[in-house]
Amino acid sequence: MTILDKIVARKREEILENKAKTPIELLEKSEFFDRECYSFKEALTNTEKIGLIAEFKRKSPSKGILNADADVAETTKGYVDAGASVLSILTDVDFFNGSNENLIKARRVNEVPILRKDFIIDEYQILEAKSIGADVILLISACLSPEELKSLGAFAQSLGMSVLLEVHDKQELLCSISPYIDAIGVNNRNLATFNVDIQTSFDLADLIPDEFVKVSESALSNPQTIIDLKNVGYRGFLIGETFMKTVNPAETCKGFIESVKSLS
Ligand SMILES: O=C(O)c1ccccc1NCC(=O)[C@H](O)[C@H](O)COP(=O)(O)O
Repeated sequence: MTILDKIVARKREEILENKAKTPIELLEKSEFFDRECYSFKEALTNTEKIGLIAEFKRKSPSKGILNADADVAETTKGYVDAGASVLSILTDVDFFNGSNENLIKARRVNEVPILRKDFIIDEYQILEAKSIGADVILLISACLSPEELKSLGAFAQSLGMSVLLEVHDKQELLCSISPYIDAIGVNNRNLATFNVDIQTSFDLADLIPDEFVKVSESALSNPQTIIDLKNVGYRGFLIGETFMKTVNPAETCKGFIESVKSLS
């Protein structure tokens, strides 16, 4: 059983628990449910910014605890003040020490798109994402069939949300493309083995149709890599660990953005 299998198995239990605790009617009454979502595509194609998706991630299955202390509101506001285009908030509790509350706290103090970073396998989680103030959901090709990807993507778009499809090889990419996604993220981390290889993003760049915003995800720590990825068409860069493993993630993010700008 891979870590992804374990996460998805736990997710199925968690969804049943959450449906019993908070039925859909209650999600729909949330203060955030009817708000208009910020556009993911617009945020990432704004040429005044570098296209950073800055992640709030306390812990990961591959690295353990990254940052137990950072304050979510302060850190995410710091990311945005530093020039991040989008925020990514881990909401998975068991494997990443994330929470829906963290996303709500980030929503209250920021006016940029927020990605609910979780393992979405059920429409209920998309309604939950909308109810906590997220604008974007992630659909991971490795845990969904092509039919599930289409129906979940269409459901999210029907709520006005954006969809980021995540792939990590050519086969996943080719069988997952549909009109129900807005952006395609290439994950440089193999979720089964934890191996990271930035070459994955370079290898898949030309295979991603131009109508989708290209996003490179994971293991990004060198400002020059962002420039190199921009040169092959990437417009979004998802970074968590590089910032969160430091004492002041927002300050590290600021320095990173300045370095990328100085190379541009
Ligand atoms: O980060 C992990 O160890 C991990 C393990 C299993 C499934 C997903 C995992 N991470 C989720 C992500 O995709 C990353 O949080 C995101 O791309 C940022 O990556 P990084 O900059 O390397 O923290």
